[in-house]
Amino acid sequence: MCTAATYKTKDFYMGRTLDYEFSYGEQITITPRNYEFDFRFAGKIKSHYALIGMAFVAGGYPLYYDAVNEKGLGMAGLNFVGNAAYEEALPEDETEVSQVAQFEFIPWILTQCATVAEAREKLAAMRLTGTAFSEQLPTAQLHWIIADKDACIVVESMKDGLHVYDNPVGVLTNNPPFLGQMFALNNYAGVSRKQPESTFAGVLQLDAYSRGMGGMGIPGDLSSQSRFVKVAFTKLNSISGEEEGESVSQFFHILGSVDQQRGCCEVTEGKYEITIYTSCCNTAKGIYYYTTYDNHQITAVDMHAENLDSDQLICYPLLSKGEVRWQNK
Ligand SMILES: C[C@H](CCC(=O)NCCS(=O)(=O)O)[C@H]1CC[C@H]2[C@@H]3[C@H](O)C[C@@H]4C[C@H](O)CC[C@]4(C)[C@H]3C[C@H](O)[C@]12C
Repeated sequence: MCTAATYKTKDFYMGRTLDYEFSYGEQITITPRNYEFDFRFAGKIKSHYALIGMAFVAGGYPLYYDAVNEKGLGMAGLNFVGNAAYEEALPEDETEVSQVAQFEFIPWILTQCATVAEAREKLAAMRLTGTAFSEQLPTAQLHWIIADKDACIVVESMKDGLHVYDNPVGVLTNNPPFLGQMFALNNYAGVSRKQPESTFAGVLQLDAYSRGMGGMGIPGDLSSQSRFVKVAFTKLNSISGEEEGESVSQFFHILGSVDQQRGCCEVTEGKYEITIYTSCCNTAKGIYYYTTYDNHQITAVDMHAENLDSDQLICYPLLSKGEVRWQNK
């Protein structure tokens, strides 16, 4: 399971949890402006916006899971198993729109678009194909969240075509399809950050015996629908200071509300899904913050500390070993 969220204070933040039972060996990866993208069908792009995000680099190619570009547009891919369906690639002379393989989708949008509005234009003239990166890395079944400081959308490629939805909540998990995730919020219309009134029945005066009872009914299990509701409630009620440290700290608390602990979700005999990493990107400053399952210290990589005019990928392996800061020895 995975969860993505956006958050706005003085700057705009976007991030995700990557929940899975194994890691591909992903790294924080910066793609500078002159790294040449050779798209399977859409030709080459030699000069483009720079990106920072999490990617598995295979044969020198950045297979991004989530990223933001230097203009402040961000995007993340989350599992959409059983619902994702892509187009068959057509011969070039049989289509007038750009064909983009699903593994190229993040770089296709983020190298060329500065805003969600521009991304929408690209989406209107695009076919998303199920072309696999390689035999060893077959097609991933995903849907995507795309956001900038002013707008957020979800893109779902399904049997009945490519859907683009406004996302007023700025949260995405896995299944069901996004409209189903949104609809489920109706079931929680009565929850609140405030203590509940006793409205059960006029004859009873019920006692709000604990703090936090306004949120009673919000699910706490790890299913994707439940995580959607939990993170939507947490994010939309979040209050923090505007400064960088306060904003980043609050963001990790928002996604921490759906953190997956080893042992609670068995996917096959003896294999457990865990939150492998949690990310938070300041989209204005191009800083990628992350924690890992065993390293709760927030680590950061700043794209602007690199030579963004280079043509070579820049990778930082995840610092995944946690350290205890002793105070008395
Ligand atoms: C498994 C990851 C999603 C995690 C997730 O959503 N888990 C939820 C599980 S469930 O639904 O609730 O069951 C996805 C997110 C991004 C994916 C990767 C990226 O799309 C980049 C490439 C794409 C290639 O086609 C396959 C390898 C790959 C390297 C993908 C492997 C895997 O599918 C990743 C890592």
